[in-house]
Amino acid sequence: MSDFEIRTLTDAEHRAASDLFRETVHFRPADDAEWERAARAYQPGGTLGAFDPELVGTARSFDAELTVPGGARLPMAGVTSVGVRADRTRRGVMRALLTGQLEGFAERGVVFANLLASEASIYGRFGYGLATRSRTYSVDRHRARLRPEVPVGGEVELLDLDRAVEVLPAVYERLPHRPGMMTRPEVLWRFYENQARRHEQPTKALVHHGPDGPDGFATYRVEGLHAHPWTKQLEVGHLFTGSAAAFAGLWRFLLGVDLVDRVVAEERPLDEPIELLLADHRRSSVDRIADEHWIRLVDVPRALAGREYGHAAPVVLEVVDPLLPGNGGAYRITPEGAERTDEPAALRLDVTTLAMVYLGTWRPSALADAGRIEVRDPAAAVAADVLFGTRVASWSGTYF
Ligand SMILES: CC(=O)SCCNC(=O)CCNC(=O)[C@H](O)C(C)(C)COP(=O)(O)OP(=O)(O)OC[C@H]1O[C@@H](n2cnc3c(N)ncnc32)[C@H](O)[C@@H]1OP(=O)(O)O
Repeated sequence: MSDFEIRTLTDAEHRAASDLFRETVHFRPADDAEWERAARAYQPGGTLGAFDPELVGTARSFDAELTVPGGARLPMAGVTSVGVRADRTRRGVMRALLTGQLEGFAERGVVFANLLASEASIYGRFGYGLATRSRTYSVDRHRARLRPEVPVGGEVELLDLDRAVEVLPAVYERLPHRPGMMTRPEVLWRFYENQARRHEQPTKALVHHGPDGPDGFATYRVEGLHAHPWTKQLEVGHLFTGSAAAFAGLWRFLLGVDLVDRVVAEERPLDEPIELLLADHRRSSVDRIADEHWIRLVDVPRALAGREYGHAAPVVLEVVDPLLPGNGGAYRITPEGAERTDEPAALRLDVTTLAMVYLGTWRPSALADAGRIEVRDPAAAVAADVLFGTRVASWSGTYF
C-alpha cells in the first residue's frame, strides 16, 4: 500500500480525470468541443482522484434509483470511469478508490452501487456480483414476417437527434420498470447525447404513440454503408416499451426500414419475446448472451427489506461482508419481507453472491451447487429459489 492521497475532485479537475480514464481504456483525450459536451456528464462532487503526487487514478459516480423486485425504487450510485495510469497499476490505487467510494455511499444512505465491468475478474472482491444479463439478437429483415395476430400498434414518429434529446427523457420517465431498471439522471442523457454526436452515422429515434400518449421509444443507427451494396445493418441501441402494442409497433417499424438487411437489437432482456412476433422464429438468432449490471448491496438490511419475495417457506440467510461489516449477520426472508434475526442460518453466503441472487438472475440452488452458497439445510436452497425468483427477467437497459 502506497501513501497516495484520495480526494473528491473539483469541477475544474474533471477534464484531467476524463483524459486519464480515456488513456486507461486506450482512447485519445476528448478535444475541446467533445469536452464541452462530455463535461455535462460529470455529476459535481461525484469523481474521486488518487494523487501520487499528480493524478494517477480516478473513479466517477452519479446518483439514481434502482427498481427492485416488487417495484420499489431505492437510491443507487452508478459507478463508472474507473482507471489507473498504466505505470501505477497493481499498487492498490483502485482498491483505495473503490473502498473510499463505498464508504462514502454507505455514509450518505445509498443502498446499491451499480457498474458495468470491463473485465469480469475485477469487482467481485469489492462485493459487486453479476446481477443482470442481456442477449443481443438479430432479425433477418428480408425474410422475417410478423404473425398476423401481432398487434398493429399505434403511430410511430421518427425523430432526429436534436429532437430526441428533448423528447426521450420524458418518455422514459413515463414507462414502467422491470426489476434492475434505473432512473436516468440528466448526466446520463448528456452522456448518450455526447456518444451519439461523436458517431459518424446519424442516430435516429422512434417514439411510439399509444392511446394514452407516448408509451415506447427506440434509437438506432444504420451501419455498413461502405460495404458492398446491400449489407447494411440497423443497430437498435435503446428500446423501452410500456405495452405489448408498443413493442410490436416499434418492431413493425424497424423491420420496415428500407435498405437494411439485418436488424440487430443490442443487449436486450433475456426473456424479450421477439421470436413470438415472427411467423418463422428462425429468422431471429441470438448473437450473444453477456453480463449487464453488477450490483453491490451497500446497505443489505434496506435492500433486503425493500424487495418483494415469492411464496415459499421462510429461509434464514447468513451474509458475510468483510468490507462493510455492518451488513453481516442473519436475515429471515419470508413472503412478507425480510429482517434481521438471531435464528440459526440455513444458508451462508458472501455479499457478492447475495448480489447475484438479489434481482432473481441466478438461482440460489445453482449457486449452492457451484459451491458459492454454504447449505446447512437443503430444503432452504429450494425455498430460496422461489423467494428470490422474479416473474420477468431482471434487466437494466441503461449503459454507462
Ligand atoms: C466500472 C468501470 O469503470 S470498468 C473500467 C475499468 N477500467 C479499466 O479496465 C481500465 C484499464 N485498467 C485499469 O485502469 C486498472 O488496471 C484497474 C482500474 C482495472 C485496476 O487498478 P489497480 O490500481 O491496478 O488495481 P489494484 O492494485 O487496486 O488492485 C486491487 C485488486 O484487484 C486486482 N486487479 C486489478 N486489476 C485487475 C484486472 N484487470 N483483472 C483482475 N484483477 C485485477 C488486483 O490484483 C488486486 O487483487 P487483490 O485483491 O488480490 O490484491
